[in-house]
Amino acid sequence: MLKAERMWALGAMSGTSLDGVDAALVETDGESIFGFGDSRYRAYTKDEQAVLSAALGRWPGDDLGSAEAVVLQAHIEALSGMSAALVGFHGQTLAHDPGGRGTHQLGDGAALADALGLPVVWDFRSADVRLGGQGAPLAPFFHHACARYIGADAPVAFLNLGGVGNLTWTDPKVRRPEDAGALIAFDTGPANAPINDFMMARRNLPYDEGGRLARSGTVAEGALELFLDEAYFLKMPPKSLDRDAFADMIDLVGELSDADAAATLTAMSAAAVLRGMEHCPTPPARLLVCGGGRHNPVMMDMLRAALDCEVAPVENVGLDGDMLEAQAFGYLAVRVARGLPTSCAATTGVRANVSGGTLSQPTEAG
Ligand SMILES: Nc1ncnc2c1ncn2[C@@H]1O[C@H](COP(=O)(O)OP(=O)(O)OP(=O)(O)O)[C@@H](O)[C@H]1O
Ligand SMILES: CC(=O)N[C@H]1[C@@H]2OC[C@@H](O2)[C@@H](O)[C@@H]1O[C@H](C)C(=O)O
Repeated sequence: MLKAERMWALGAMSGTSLDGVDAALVETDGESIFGFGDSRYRAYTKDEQAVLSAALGRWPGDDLGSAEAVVLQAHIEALSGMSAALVGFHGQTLAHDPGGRGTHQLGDGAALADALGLPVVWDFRSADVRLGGQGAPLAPFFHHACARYIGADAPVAFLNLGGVGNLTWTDPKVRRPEDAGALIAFDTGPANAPINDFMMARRNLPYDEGGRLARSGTVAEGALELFLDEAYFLKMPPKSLDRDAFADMIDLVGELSDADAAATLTAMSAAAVLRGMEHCPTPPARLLVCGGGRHNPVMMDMLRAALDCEVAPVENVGLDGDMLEAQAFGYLAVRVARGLPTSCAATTGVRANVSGGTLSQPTEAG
């Protein structure tokens, strides 16, 4: 087990939107954050995206085509030459069904350790699911450290607007993330994934750049209400989602014009967050937003219009909203190497605190 000393850890995240690999350095002892270093982004090519997309929904043992090789090669290219003591490798989520078949993050950490000549922590989510947890979200322990790093002295909330949205409420005055009252976290609902899928289907575009199409449309209130009737929004946290859990919400906007449909899907994602905010134990001073959705001014405006607290991109407090998840897995890797928990009942519903992840050392032959 690693001693409590500060080191540079390199985290790598390949998110649900399948756009590429984010890699970022964080200096940490697994408890405090001391600073952030270089970051890189390695985009997937169109062909690679097609391979990964075809593998979505598949489980270990299924035919994955060349998806595993694509994930490994992209990570080798993203991480090579970045200097670190330890790597945190999330992999690519292909399927997530914590109450059923489990959770599947594609990527061979042992092969990555050999290729990089560095120790790699990987398979962060399975142990949590085996102990009855959701296996997600896992960034909350890092969000708690971020709240302390930015010097917050009152509860704050972090919102990640990726393919799926996830919300963390955290009280930085509670010293350890696993202690009572430190955290509440869960997936809010769909965020960008349905908007992207819709844009691809109707306009052959990957996303609604700047929310421009949504801005020109009108929200269909009836469709929005039907969406909010989904049982997921009544469930108490912890709770988590598969990327495609809400894939058929596109049917709710099927009869609308492109602009009205984009406006309505954007409003649905924002409304899911607003429902989620009702679970905060106390109103947070600020909602700090990371992930690609913070670049969508229509979604941000919808949140600002409905919330009493300040809604700001994490850049306003000196963090990097494109790299927060990659940094999170670097931070979590150090916790795993030190045997510290990475999730608890308040973040995933797990029965006992879990240090989730496998540590692979590079072999000499690698
Ligand atoms: N300028 C922009 N305007 C509108 N939307 C944007 C913009 N930039 C990014 N996005 C949205 O953000 C998405 C990417 O977000 P992000 O990289 O946070 O997702 P991810 O990390 O793959 O997802 P997850 O956190 O669910 O794993 C894009 O697919 C797009 O929908
Ligand atoms: C199973 C899985 O990969 N979930 C992702 C996904 O993307 C956002 C949301 O759904 C969150 O639950 C999680 O990622 C972040 C990094 C997390 O674990 O905190």
